[in-house]
Amino acid sequence: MAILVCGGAGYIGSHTVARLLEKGKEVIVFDNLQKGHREAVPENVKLCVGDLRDKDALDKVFSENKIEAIIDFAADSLVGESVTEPLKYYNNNMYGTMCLLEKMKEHGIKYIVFSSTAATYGEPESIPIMETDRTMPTNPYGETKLSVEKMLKWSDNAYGIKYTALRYFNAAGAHIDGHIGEDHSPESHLIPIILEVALGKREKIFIFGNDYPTEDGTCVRDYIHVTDLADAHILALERLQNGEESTVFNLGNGKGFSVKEVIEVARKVTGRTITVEEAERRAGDPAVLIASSEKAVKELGWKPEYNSLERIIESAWKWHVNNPDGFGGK
Ligand SMILES: NC(=O)c1ccc[n+]([C@@H]2O[C@H](COP(=O)([O-])OP(=O)(O)OC[C@H]3O[C@@H](n4cnc5c(N)ncnc54)[C@H](O)[C@@H]3O)[C@@H](O)[C@H]2O)c1
Ligand SMILES: O=c1ccn([C@@H]2O[C@H](COP(=O)(O)OP(=O)(O)O[C@H]3O[C@H](CO)[C@H](O)[C@H](O)[C@H]3O)[C@@H](O)[C@H]2O)c(=O)[nH]1
Repeated sequence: MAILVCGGAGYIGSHTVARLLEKGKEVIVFDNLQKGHREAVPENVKLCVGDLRDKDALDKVFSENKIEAIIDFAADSLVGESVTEPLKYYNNNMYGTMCLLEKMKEHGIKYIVFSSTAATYGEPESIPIMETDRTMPTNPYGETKLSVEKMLKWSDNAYGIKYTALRYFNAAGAHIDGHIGEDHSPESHLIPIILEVALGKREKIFIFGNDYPTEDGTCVRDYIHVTDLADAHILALERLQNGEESTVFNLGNGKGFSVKEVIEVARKVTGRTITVEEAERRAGDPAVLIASSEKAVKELGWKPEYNSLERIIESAWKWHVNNPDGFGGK
């Protein structure tokens, strides 16, 4: 029996595939390669190139393979783009997951671990953010992820499909051996952009906003290592397969770092000059997002291993130095 990893050629998906293989699990990847990389999928893993919205493609995967469970990373996930192209997000994130659930139901697949996001909360009511806090997304990306969480809830109610929605905060870092890492085009995330400046691939990093109500005026985020995220997926799946109920978990480190602090740590780790320019705020950025992951620690037995920002940036730096062109467009 295999675990089907949808979006397994992408950033967090490929790190989860690596972790599943390290634990001896059988894995199949389903990805349309719109953002993912063939090269990020190990040669000994079957890659089915297909789109979640293509029900025939899903039928084929489910009838040709014995699938015990799904881990679903496949989505569009650029907050800014979701504001200018909301229907693209409704189409891929909601309709795509709807097709997947429909086919899970038809093929009798009972378990799904789903990538949700801190963006489901919107502006937080209080810090750290708990799973029981208000969810009021401020962009279509967060809205579609929250809608999928509701779709999952009702699908469990009607069809007995058990789910765990994992609300990640800021995924960062790379596999500790440096063979896979983050390669998004265009890149929008803070740490890889800073490291591209350190590598000389970009002239400078723009700091979006210096007048937030934080200690140094820049936004504070909770950075969590991608391998720690990967481990949480495996624990979440095991928990469901042990008969526990569907639920939602936050995944973060519980510590916040400002944009300026992240740049400082990157300067220390890389030993390179990192030129900055202070710029306007980016629309829709909350000042502070920090997770309470107490529930995941308690109920999943999750223990983030790479919980210092230095280690997270060191791992990302190793990947960037070894692979300055990422997967080289593959
Ligand atoms: N990166 C973060 O900090 C972060 C934070 C919170 C939540 N998330 C969520 O985690 C998931 C993974 O994020 P990521 O950074 O690895 O993104 P990514 O873009 O690197 O990976 C997504 C993968 O899904 C594939 N895909 C997209 N739509 C598809 C479709 N319709 N059919 C088949 N494959 C499809 C892409 O080709 C890609 O390989 C996403 O759902 C994202 O919303 C990410
Ligand atoms: O060039 C840059 C890029 C980012 N930032 C700042 O750095 C912080 C982190 O930005 P990222 O784009 O790296 O991450 P976000 O916090 O915006 O987004 C993350 O969290 C979101 C939830 O809030 C979504 O889940 C999204 O997928 C995930 O990447 C933000 O304050 C942003 O304004 C800059 O100053 N300059």
